[in-house]
Amino acid sequence: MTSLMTFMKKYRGDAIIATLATLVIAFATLWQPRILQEMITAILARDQGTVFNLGIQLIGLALLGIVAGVINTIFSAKTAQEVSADMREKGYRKIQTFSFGNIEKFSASNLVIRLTNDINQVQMVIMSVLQQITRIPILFIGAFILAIITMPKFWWIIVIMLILIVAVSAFSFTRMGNYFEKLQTTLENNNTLARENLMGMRVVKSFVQEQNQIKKFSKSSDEMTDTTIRIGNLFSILMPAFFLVGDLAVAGSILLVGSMVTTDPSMIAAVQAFISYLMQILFAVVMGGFMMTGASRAFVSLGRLQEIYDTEPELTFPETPETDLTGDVTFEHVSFTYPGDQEPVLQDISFSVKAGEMIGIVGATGSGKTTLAQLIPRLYDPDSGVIKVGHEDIKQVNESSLRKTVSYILQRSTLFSGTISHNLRQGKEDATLDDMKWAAHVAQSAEFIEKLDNQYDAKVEERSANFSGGQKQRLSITRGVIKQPDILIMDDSTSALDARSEKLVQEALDKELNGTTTIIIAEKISSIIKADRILVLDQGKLVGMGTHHELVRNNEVYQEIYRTQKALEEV
Ligand SMILES: Nc1ncnc2c1ncn2[C@@H]1O[C@H](COP(=O)(O)OP(=O)(O)OP(=O)(O)O)[C@@H](O)[C@H]1O
Repeated sequence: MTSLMTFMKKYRGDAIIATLATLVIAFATLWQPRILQEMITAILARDQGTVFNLGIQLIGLALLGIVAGVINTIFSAKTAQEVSADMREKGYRKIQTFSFGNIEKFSASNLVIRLTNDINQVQMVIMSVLQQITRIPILFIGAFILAIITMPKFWWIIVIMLILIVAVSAFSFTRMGNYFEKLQTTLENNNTLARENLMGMRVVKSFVQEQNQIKKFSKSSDEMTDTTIRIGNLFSILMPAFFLVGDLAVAGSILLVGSMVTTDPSMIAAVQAFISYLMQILFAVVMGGFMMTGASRAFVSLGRLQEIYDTEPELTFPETPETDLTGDVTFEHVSFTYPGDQEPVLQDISFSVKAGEMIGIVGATGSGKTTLAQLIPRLYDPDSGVIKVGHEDIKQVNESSLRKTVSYILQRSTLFSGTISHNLRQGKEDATLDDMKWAAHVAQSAEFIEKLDNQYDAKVEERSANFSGGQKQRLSITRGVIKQPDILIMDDSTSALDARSEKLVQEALDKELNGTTTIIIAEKISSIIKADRILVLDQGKLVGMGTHHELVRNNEVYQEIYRTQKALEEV
């Protein structure tokens, strides 16, 4: 709640205008039955002049209500939109500071839902609160007082009506709140399933998983339908129940007043005003109930957003001055466990790499190669030990110095929708066309980029669907080399390239990025056979280090990998 108030503060002017407009609406609504009552009395007394005057007042009041309504809607909508845009932006900014660990804890799709659906909930409630917040209590209290002033003897009709309405509301709105909560959960489920299915469509189709996916989605969708129907059913009972209570009160009043009208005709005017006030009381209670239900949903959403705002990034960089780092890398007794896991993935790793060396990393699947590589650009911090880049502890270096020095080309190439140049400029913000051409030449992507209609301005579609696996990898390498980093980490990033292209990339890297330390994680020994040194990982431990020839002679794990791969090649 405090956080909502903080967001609202900036737009208090708009919120105050919206609230003042609701005061005018409440006044216009409350005053209308009063004028009508006086009009009916004047009609009964055949006082044409007063009838005309009151008629003008009635029209004026209606116009005032309309103008206030328009002003209120404009300013409520504006405030709600502005506040939710700020909330979304703050959430987005915060997520940008998150470490991998933070994001894994929430999960990506959960964060998307928080930034979209939850913010929509809050937006809707801000809008309805600004439209109703002052109107409801004023209408309720005002109509209550005016009804009693109009027909003091019938106060007990109002009390009975209120007891009945509160009973119906308490029953329905608590149930509705539960259903809305359930709806939110099923909606999240549905979104996750749809997202997973669409993103993994190729897998779904190639493993003929369509029916299974449909079954899974239908189950979740049926649950959502069921909850929505229950909410609908509740609504279909709720509204008539409210009207029944209102009609009973109206019928009761007319019945009781009927005998009085013959002796005092002005009672007709009074009873119509009394009935209008009863309706206004009914309206205020019903709207209040709806607002509370919406507010309780929004509070849950607000809490979920607050969790994002309150999450401290697990990993922060010091605000130290820019440092020029060299390509030397040192690991000193480094151990690492993934957040939430018990077993360490890397254990007591120590090695040193000199600037300009080419280092290969091999090991079985799951031996910790990617994990080790991710520690160099500080995507995670180790549990213990020290990692140095350019002889500096990376925990003491600011983010931009480290990012400038290290380029990490991921195992799975991720490109962003936009253009090729837009993607390459993520590697170097001020890259010129010549820089792009140079990098594309190194990464062997120039040959296909320059055949495209718009070349470096060619479109990259969502999830880079318009490029082949090998092209995506080459574009990722282009983005990685464009800033001419001192350390280039290639995490199995040539796996989709044919042997010839892979060789050409390596030769170009060797020639064009001569002083750069290159760390290549490879499944195939052939990819790193020429490395100055190869690190051999086995179940998170560094079990060997040396050239290919040394390791083939004296390292059992390496020999095993080499033998298996050779045998496969011969087959
Ligand atoms: N984000 C993560 N959270 C928890 N555990 C993880 C995470 N990423 C990897 N692991 C675990 O850490 C271990 C090492 O994984 P890593 O990806 O570093 O291995 P790898 O040698 O690169 O494997 P591959 O050759 O298959 O890419 C594996 O057991 C894996 O299950």
